[in-house]
Amino acid sequence: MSSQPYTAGLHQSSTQSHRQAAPKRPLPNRADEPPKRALIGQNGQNTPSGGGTPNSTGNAEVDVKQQLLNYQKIFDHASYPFINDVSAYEKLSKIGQGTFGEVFKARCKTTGRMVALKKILMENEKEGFPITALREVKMLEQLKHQNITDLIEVCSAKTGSTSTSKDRTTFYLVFAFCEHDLAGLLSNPKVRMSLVHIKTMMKHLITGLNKLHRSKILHRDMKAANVLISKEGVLKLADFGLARPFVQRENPNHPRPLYTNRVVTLWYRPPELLLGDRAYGTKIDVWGAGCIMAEMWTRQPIMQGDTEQKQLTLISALCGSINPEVWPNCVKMPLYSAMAAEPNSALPQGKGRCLKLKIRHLMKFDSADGKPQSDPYGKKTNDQVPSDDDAMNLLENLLAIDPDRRPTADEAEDDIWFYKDPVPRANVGDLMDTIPTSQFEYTVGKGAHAGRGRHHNNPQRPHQAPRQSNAIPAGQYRDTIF
Ligand SMILES: Nc1ncnc2c1ncn2[C@@H]1O[C@H](COP(=O)(O)OP(=O)(O)OP(=O)(O)O)[C@@H](O)[C@H]1O
Repeated sequence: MSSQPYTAGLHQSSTQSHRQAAPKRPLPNRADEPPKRALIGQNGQNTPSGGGTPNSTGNAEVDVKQQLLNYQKIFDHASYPFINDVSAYEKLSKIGQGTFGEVFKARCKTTGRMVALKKILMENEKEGFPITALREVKMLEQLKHQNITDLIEVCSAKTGSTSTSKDRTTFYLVFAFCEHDLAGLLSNPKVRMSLVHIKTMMKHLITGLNKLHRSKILHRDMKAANVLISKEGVLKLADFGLARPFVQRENPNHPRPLYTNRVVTLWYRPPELLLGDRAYGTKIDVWGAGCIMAEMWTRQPIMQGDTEQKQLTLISALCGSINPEVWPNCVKMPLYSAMAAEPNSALPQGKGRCLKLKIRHLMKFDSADGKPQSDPYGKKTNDQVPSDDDAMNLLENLLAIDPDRRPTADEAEDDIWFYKDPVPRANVGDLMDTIPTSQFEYTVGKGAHAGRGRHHNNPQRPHQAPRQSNAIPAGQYRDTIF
């Protein structure tokens, strides 16, 4: 692979500035307003106590708690005239159990439109609307794009009083319903994809990612399970629960802001995160896009490690040894030196890059006719490596060990592969027509996304209780995402 930064394709770098809207002025901290936490995100403050400035009386902690309780009362009894009641939708079935709460398939009672209702888990109810959900809403509002999940509105519902619980407001995010998710589609042997399907879906994926990055947002949980496909065959990036805005440094000499490093589902996690980088950027999502691209052929995640060390070993086995020769800045990674020095290092040396060859081995074949299930080239036999050099070049670049050598989403969107025959289509509607039922119905119970890289080292969802099976073992590194 080239030692130069990525330059392939018909790239015309976008220098357009896509600034985020200026943050709104924080609302004054008045007693007749909902808790500051519920309004948070407007000033970037997020203290564990939910905001509020300690006074000089020495009872600061008590004051803050009392203030929060007062706010909570207002919050609970407030009416929300500008948001619909969830009763506007008829719940049809439960289709998912996200980390943040349940997801239902529902129908709008007036328009008949199908939607996904994602219930916001009010874990720390006293602290108001969860900051993470609020952040997700704010980002999705900015991200109106055909390749990004469409947030229609936020709805509320009052949960009834019982002897044990008070009247509470529950919130739902209402999304346009998508019939399928890519992980479910790929795991269904009946779904046979041609090269143009793969190329079209990759084009959509990268276009959505480019929109995200131009909007100065990192996704941080790229994986096939977070890629939805509408029944019209349009792919949508979904699950912004771990996403966050990032700051582009104007001056390269300024220190890069540090983010939490426990993001991205393990199987899709790039080497820089595994080596402890906290000053990462958009290229972490580009690595995820590369893993997803390979999966289009292999029909299963390509590197299924169960620990961070194992994941690094698998990356080395597929993409070659991790060292300063292929990635000069790897020595700056917080964990590199210690890991490289270990006797049975997770960074084995002397491994060549054999991505192309291994992808061939990982390709699934139908026992009946010996053709790959995805049948991307129509006439392949088990002995043939993918003959599409352009596809393989893009894949090689997306999965470059050195993040600086990975293309940006903007560059990848303009890659030469997308201009060669068969060119991507507007959608993969014809593929969707071959699938009789919704993928969610097909996988319901098993969970369309169950078990795909989430068993261990689940990315951290701050301020939320991870599901039992995904819990981060006590004592492991934790920090907070801002
Ligand atoms: N627009 C949609 N259309 C159909 N189903 C959806 C939609 N959005 C979400 N879902 C379903 O709900 C599940 C959970 O949603 P989402 O991934 O956004 O929540 P999460 O709490 O972040 O979940 P996870 O823990 O799986 O990452 C998805 O895996 C999917 O099955």
